[in-house]
Amino acid sequence: MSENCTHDCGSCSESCESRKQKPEDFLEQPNEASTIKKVIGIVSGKGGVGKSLVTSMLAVLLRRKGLNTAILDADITGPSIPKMFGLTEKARGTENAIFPVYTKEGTQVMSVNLLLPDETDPVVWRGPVIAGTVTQFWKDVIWSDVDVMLVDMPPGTGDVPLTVFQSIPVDGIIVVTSPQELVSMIVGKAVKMANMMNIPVLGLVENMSYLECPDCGKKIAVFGESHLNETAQKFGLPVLGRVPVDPQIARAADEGKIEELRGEWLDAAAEQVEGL
Ligand SMILES: Nc1ncnc2c1ncn2[C@@H]1O[C@H](COP(=O)(O)OP(=O)(O)OP(=O)(O)O)[C@@H](O)[C@H]1O
Repeated sequence: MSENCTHDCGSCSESCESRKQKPEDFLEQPNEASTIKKVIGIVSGKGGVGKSLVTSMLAVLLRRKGLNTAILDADITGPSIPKMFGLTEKARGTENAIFPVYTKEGTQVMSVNLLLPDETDPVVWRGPVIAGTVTQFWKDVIWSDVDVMLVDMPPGTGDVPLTVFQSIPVDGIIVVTSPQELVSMIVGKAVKMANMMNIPVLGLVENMSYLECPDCGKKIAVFGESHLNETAQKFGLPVLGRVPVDPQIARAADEGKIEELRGEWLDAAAEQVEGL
């Protein structure tokens, strides 16, 4: 340890014993009034692949299985979970705690959009403030009797998702991709990040996988042929679902009626999470 150690490793480059911390050393405790049995992170290589949609649809399926579900919307700069569930009321709180908002079917949700006076207000915060907000959602929100919490992670594998992974004890992650992506590279990055944190990758979900012709049922690869199977094989991971491009899905998400949507696309993902 340096003679002038201030115990702030962020401002020091010494390679000393106290720097050699394990990922679990950074974990934050949830609120003492919370009970959370399992935490699953939903990640993507970049924004715009429909990670929030997959998170919402998976929560709905798990809820239908009778589990107490929650969504922590950690995508602070692009929070779309409240809109998909049609949540308009603001989260309430006391001096010491914040309460999640319940969806119609009983999933608990916390998102920055449930706290902002106007949901169109942009969040122009720097990385550490964003990461701090996510940690607060974990520490200051009272989550009641949750069987499975899904964390809609900030996109990418940068500073913010890394801090979130370090602060919240994630039991497994699901990687969402789309056929336009350089899927192998993106999955590779997510797998490496998960390995660094000792978190298992449960599998892959492809969104906007195909379009089904309403007349003949033929599946059209609108965004090109998928490389999901090769990638899954390369990393030894299961494919947990393929979600088509479907106007019904877009309508349900955009009108806040995601809980009314029926489909079997993510059943394998729900089973995997339930069995964890
Ligand atoms: N498979 C799909 N079929 C139809 N519309 C879709 C599909 N996936 C996403 N969309 C549309 O895209 C919108 C945005 O989805 P979502 O919020 O999940 O993605 P995003 O925020 O762009 O990406 P991410 O959450 O990965 O950063 C949805 O409200 C919906 O209208």
